[in-house]
Parts: sequence; structure tokens; C-alpha cells
Amino acid sequence: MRTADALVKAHTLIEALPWLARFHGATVVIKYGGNAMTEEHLREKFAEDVVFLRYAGLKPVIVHGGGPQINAQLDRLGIESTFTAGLRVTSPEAMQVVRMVLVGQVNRDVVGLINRHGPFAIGMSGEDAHLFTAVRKHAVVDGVTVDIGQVGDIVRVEAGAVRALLDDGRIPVISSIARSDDGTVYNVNADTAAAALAVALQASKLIVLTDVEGLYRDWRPGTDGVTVAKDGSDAAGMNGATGGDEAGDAGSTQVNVVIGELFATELEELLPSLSSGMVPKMEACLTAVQGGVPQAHVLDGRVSHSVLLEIFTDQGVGTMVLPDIAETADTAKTAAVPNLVKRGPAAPVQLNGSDE
Ligand SMILES: Nc1ncnc2c1ncn2[C@@H]1O[C@H](COP(=O)(O)OP(=O)(O)O)[C@@H](O)[C@H]1O
Ligand SMILES: CC(=O)N[C@@H](CCC(=O)OP(=O)(O)O)C(=O)O
Repeated sequence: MRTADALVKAHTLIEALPWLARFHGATVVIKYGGNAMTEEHLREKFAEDVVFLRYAGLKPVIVHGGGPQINAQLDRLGIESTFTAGLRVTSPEAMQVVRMVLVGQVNRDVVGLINRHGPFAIGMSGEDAHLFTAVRKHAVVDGVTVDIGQVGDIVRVEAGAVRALLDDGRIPVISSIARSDDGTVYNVNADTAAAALAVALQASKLIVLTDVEGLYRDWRPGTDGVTVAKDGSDAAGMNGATGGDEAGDAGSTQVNVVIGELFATELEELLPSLSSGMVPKMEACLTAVQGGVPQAHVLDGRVSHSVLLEIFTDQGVGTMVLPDIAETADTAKTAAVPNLVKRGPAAPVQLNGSDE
């Protein structure tokens, strides 16, 4: 019995072998936020995943959000906060709170979680060493340009300090605050900041954790993970049949089917139909793959170890965005995408001096 149990474990480890080979030494930028960040047991699992990646020879970089934590602090202080086009309208007063919560609270918490496992994590703000330089961003609503305060668009990334930390075997943990050339501090959406950093580092993957299974086709608000019968009732119960391309039961229409994978052009076409929460996430994935990152993923942060499931299992999880095939036709990018079979096994590794 003990041997049988042990064999199951050995099988799991061996399934990871081609993926360990493919991603050894690879930089992976992970945007951490949503439920995975607020529930204690998920926070611990996330930290384990990140440290596992580090011991497995990958180079994880964390960019964290903290929208719910900022909301809570603004509420406590009685400062009103609204969102326009998925971005927080940020007054100078709110900016002080955003910076204090992200850099002084959330960043410290994430660093502390990871460092329970060893001296790995080092916290940084995007202001540090000119990591993120931003200009003031304006939102466009129904074709009209709207002022949203101290919200920034990243125009330059100086990633030298992050590279130095990676070379030293550390795990950089970064808050999405930026500064402008004149020293003004800006609030940047964390998905957007993660994508900019993934491009600057030419990361092998961008992973965005969130509070749904991935990008849903035909998403209807309030029906996450529900199979909806034709009469509109919940046919399968909460979190019933989801997570694949399979059809729902006879007599019911399945909504919220997760899109397993899509190419950049397909995503570009979908973007205008997406609603606010998903917009910065999917824009971030698009920016990443168009900027040379071979794969960008949206994963369910409510699932324990979703990062490991995505990287080290053959089937993967969540939604994967890939560059268009034409874009990967040039040799540099083809080399960066060693196998275009989307969820297929890695190509065999050729070692110098190995038997022919
Ligand atoms: N097509 C879609 N697929 C999945 N979720 C969507 C879609 N369109 C909008 N959403 C919403 O986007 C939310 C995720 O965005 P957000 O709340 O900003 O996440 P986070 O806090 O993780 O950054 C989901 O919880 C869901 O309510
Ligand atoms: C401009 C803007 O909206 N900034 C975000 C920054 C934090 C963030 O992005 O956090 P999540 O990833 O948890 O949503 C904010 O103020 O909430």
C-alpha cells in the first residue's frame, strides 16, 4: 500500500519533468491579488508555490494588487472612492492612502509570507530605482476623455534592480506605484504594471491570479461557475459544471464556459465586449504577448496551488493567451515558444555531448 501511494507521488513528480526542463531558469511574472490574497490558507499556498518555483530553478517576480485593502482603508478614513473604466479615480488624498496601503501594508504582508520559507523576498515600490516611470492617464468613456486623477500609464521600465535581485537568487515583490520624471507619484493598476514588467524582463510567462476560473465566454454578472437552465434558474448549483468546453446537461444552457486558450488577434476582437474587471487583465495579457512574452495566463486564485497546476501539469488551468502564429514566425520568437502545441508536452531537451 505504501509503495502504491509512493508510486502515485512519483508519477506526479515525473509528469512535471518536461515542464521543469522547459522552464528551468525562466523568469515568471505573477500578478497576485483578489481572493487568493485575502484568504489566509490561500495566502500560505501562494507563498509555497512561489518558493517551490524558486527551488525548482525558475525566477518568480511578484507584482501585487490590493484593491480591497485600499477600499477598506479609504472607508475607515471616510474618503470616497469611485472607479471609472476599471480604474480608481485617485485624488491626492486617496493617493496617499493607496501608497501607504500598497507599499506599507500589502507589500510587507506578501514579503513576510514568502520569507517564512527562507530569505528570498525583497519588497520594492515601482518608484524605487526608477523601476516604473509613468505619465498621467486619462480614461475614455463613451468617446469622452475623463480626468481620473493621479492614475498613471507606465511609459518606461528600468528593470536593472529587479534583474540584480533575481541574479542574487531573491524574489522581488513589487507594488504598482510609479513616479513621473518630475517626481509626481501615480497609482497604476497592478495588472497593467505586471504586464509592463513582464515585457521589460522578457519573461517566459505572465500569470495573473484572480477570483474567477479564467476568461469566460458569454460571461453574465453574478453567475460565476453556474450552469444556467433555459428558464434562467441555476441547474447545477453554485460552482456546478464549468471549467471545460463540454456542453451543459440536456435541457440547460451552459454559460460562463472558460476559454482555455486564445491567440492575440482573437483577444483583441473580444476586448471591446469585456466588462470592467476583466478589461485591465486581458489588456495586460495582450500587451505581454504582443511585447514578446510567449504566454500569458489568467488563473483562479481561489484554487489552491493554481500556479503550480498551470506550470507543471500537462493540461494546465485557466485561460492562456498566445502571440499570433505570424508573430512567432521570426526566429527569435519561435525560439521563445519552443512548442506551439498549446497544452502539449515540452520538446525533448538536447544536451551537448548526449548520445545521438
Ligand atoms: N468575461 C469575463 N470572464 C470572467 N470574469 C469577468 C468577465 N467579465 C467581467 N468579469 C469580472 O471580472 C472580475 C475580475 O476582475 P477584478 O474584480 O478586478 O479582479 P481582481 O480583484 O482579481 O484584480 C470577475 O470577478 C468577474 O466579476
Ligand atoms: C488605478 C487603479 O485602479 N489602481 C489600483 C491599484 C491596486 C490594484 O490594481 O489592485 P487589484 O489588482 O487588487 O485590483 C487601485 O487603486 O485599486
